[in-house]
Amino acid sequence: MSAIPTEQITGLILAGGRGSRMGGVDKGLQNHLGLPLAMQALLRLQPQVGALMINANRNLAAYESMGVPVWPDALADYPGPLAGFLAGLERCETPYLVTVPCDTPNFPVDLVERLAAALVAEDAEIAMAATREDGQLQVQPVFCLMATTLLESLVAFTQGGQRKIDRWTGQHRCATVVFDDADAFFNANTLDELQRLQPR
Ligand SMILES: Nc1nc2c(ncn2[C@@H]2O[C@H](COP(=O)(O)OP(=O)(O)OP(=O)(O)O)[C@@H](O)[C@H]2O)c(=O)[nH]1
Ligand SMILES: [Mg+2]
Repeated sequence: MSAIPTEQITGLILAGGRGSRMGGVDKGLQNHLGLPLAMQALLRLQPQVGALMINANRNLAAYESMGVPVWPDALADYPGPLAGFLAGLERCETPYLVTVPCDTPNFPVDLVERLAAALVAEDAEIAMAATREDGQLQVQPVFCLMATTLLESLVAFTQGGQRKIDRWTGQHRCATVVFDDADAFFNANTLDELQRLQPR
């Protein structure tokens, strides 16, 4: 049994970025193995959670066709992934929200289970993924499980004009889960990186 029942966790696909390193395209709609990246992320997250949502800021109809609720940022001007966290927390109807970005199609299939175990074991409010690169711990802050009660805190933080994820998570009890397979977190920020994800 998982530490937190699956039905208490809502999964949020973060697809609200500018995609500037990919030439400004809507990254979540880029094709990967025959499906849009955001759809690949939805399918991978679906067995790990009880409900799903997408955060996107462009081409909302295309995202809506994926069959789950779509919420744009309430904050203007693409202030970064925390705006997506905020949109998700505002709409989340379960005690926990977990986020994954749309550009990392091979993320672990036990992501949520392991984040939930750490959150409970460490009595934390947030559990975040990390990898090790050249012996250095590399946090993967957009892979984040959080208690929905943090909404008020994030509203206050973003209203103060703050944007940095680690500045916000640093205000809370935060567990870090190290995943050995760093390749699973390879994300396509450029067209070249998206190409590298395709099988040869
Ligand atoms: N809601 C929302 N999500 C964002 C924003 N900026 C980035 N993200 C998301 O955060 C995740 C990680 O961001 P990046 O990989 O830097 O993606 P990006 O912003 O689309 O791409 P770049 O413009 O090239 O940095 C992705 O899932 C993005 O969709 C934003 O302003 N609002
Ligand atoms: Mg990225």
